[in-house]
Amino acid sequence: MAAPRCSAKVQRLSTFSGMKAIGQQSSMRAASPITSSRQQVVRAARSQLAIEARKVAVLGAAGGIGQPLSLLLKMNRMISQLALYDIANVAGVAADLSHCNTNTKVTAYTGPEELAEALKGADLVVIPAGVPRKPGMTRDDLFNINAGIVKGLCEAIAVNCPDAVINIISNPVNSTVPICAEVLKKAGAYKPRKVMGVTTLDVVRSNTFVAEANQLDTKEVDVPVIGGHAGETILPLLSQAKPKVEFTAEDAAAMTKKIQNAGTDVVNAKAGTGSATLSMAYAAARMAESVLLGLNGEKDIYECTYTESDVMPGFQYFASKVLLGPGGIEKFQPLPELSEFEQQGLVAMKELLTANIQAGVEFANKA
Ligand SMILES: NC(=O)c1ccc[n+]([C@@H]2O[C@H](COP(=O)([O-])OP(=O)(O)OC[C@H]3O[C@@H](n4cnc5c(N)ncnc54)[C@H](O)[C@@H]3O)[C@@H](O)[C@H]2O)c1
Ligand SMILES: O=C(O)C[C@H](O)C(=O)O
Repeated sequence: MAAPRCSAKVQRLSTFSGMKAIGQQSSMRAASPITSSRQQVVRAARSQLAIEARKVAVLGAAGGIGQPLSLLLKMNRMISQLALYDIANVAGVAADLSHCNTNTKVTAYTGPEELAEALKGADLVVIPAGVPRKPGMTRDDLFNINAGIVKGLCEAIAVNCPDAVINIISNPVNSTVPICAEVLKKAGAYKPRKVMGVTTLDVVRSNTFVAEANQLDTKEVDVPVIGGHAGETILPLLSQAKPKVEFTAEDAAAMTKKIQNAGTDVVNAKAGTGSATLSMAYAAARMAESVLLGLNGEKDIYECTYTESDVMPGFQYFASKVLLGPGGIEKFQPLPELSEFEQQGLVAMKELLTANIQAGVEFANKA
């Protein structure tokens, strides 16, 4: 007879516990040079029975990112309600997802008239709504459509869940995060430490590439990414990788280019059908988990995020490593000492990042 699937030993945890049964150890991880304190924290948090009930809203839930992201969030035991909102096709996604036997309740909302209900009571709002790139386009080419979408959604957030943490995925992130912040400011609802950009690069991509290039036996590498999320505004700090990895100057330049172009490589490989969806969903689910752990009071939860910041004088919005906690961002880590190559990268990004920020601020504030 098959073993009952719900026995304590086979009880499934959420996405980033490595899909292991409670208490099981990964011998690979135990032997790895990095003992990920984050993994330990996550596992500890999961094993507690008293997990605070949290509502998470996904805006753009029926899209290429929205669907796999919603599936990953449905597997997160910290989420009691998952509110899926889209302008189309969301009822089917919610019906499908609701058949997965986890305790997270899935609800569906379609069209502007149902947006308020989707948002009310949300602790975290994740926004992947908007159009993706096609080959030959820059992220800035999406501004004309996506700026208006993000603005409208954030106006509704200001009214219906002004205390929620907001994770913005919609491109161009360098401008959509300032748009969100400025819209909330205008509405008198801005919580500076709760508006965060989320990107594939910051959370997963750079780690994977650096691990592969150095043939590490783990992908749990920590490579902080600072600056922004387009072209040369993306600056991976290879000098800060943990575990430490050595790059020649030539290899560091090549790896930096590879990381900066990674989104474009996916867009080209998808040949007109969209941009990264699965790795982005994974990155956003991990970020959501980190945010919720922080809200629930877990210690030592760090992520890189693009947000309003004074970490780097001269840039009002900037990506860097932050400590998450009950108030959203609890603390900004000061920038570490950069290599000469990285210092040049900071200078090189100035013009583009400044223009992207300005475009977002102006768009949000025009009548
Ligand atoms: N931050 C990152 O690292 C990163 C990574 C990948 C993609 N993206 C961006 O994420 C966005 C979404 O990508 P995708 O592949 O999921 O696109 P998609 O076209 O597959 O899905 C977008 C979804 O948004 C919905 N939508 C459009 N307008 C809306 C509105 N006003 N309210 C609610 N929903 C609305 C659409 O109906 C659709 O279901 C794009 O802008 C893309 O560039 C960002
Ligand atoms: O490249 C894109 O357009 C999507 C996203 O920003 C990414 O980095 O994958």
